[in-house]
Amino acid sequence: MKAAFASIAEVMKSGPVMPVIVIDRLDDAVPLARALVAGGVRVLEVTLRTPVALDAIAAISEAVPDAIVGAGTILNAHDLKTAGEAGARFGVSPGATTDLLRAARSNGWTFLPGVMTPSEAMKAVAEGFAALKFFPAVPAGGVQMLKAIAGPLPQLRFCPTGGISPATAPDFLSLANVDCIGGSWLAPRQLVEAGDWAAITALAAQASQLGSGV
Ligand SMILES: O=C[C@H](O)COP(=O)(O)O
Ligand SMILES: CC(=O)C(=O)O
Repeated sequence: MKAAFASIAEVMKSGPVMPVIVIDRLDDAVPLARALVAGGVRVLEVTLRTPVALDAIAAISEAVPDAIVGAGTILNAHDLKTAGEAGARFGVSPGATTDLLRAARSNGWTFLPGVMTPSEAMKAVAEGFAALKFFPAVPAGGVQMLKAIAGPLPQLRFCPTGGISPATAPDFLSLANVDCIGGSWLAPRQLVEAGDWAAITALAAQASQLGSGV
């Protein structure tokens, strides 16, 4: 197992957009990762939603040393274990159970748990997690919800994900409690299927400039 990435704060500050990646064909994993890294996006969330996801994480870890590859769609302690064995350096979940939070903590994971409500956020804080994914961000209230949460819970840091586009990304990135956002638009299935790595590099390059005022 590779060492976990230093901290979730460091993962979240590595770039404005964390791509949420679904890999259907193992052969796409390495060229896709290289295309994203070439565009300046180093932190990659490979979701455990397809049969090849773990092998994809292993292949990227091995062949693309500049990528910081993590596993998304972690649902339980078993997912954490297999993702770690594949080489994932951090984990992301769409929601959180107490068992999952405790497993992540007791195994020293660099982990970004998903929450959608203040109560879920308070439970995550009680288990030692103050950096959280806000998922699904737009259906759950988007920018207005994040602003409202900042009142009573100003210590929380968020990576909103779900329903964000390049057009709405700056609104999220300008919030004081947001360190990065997540999105699948950097690795659209259609471009991956077509092997259009240049187009993916261009999307990554645009995304890596978001929030910089360029
Ligand atoms: O499952 C969805 C991912 O979290 C990303 O959402 P998105 O496709 O709206 O960017
Ligand atoms: C929602 C998300 O990013 C995940 O599946 O972990």
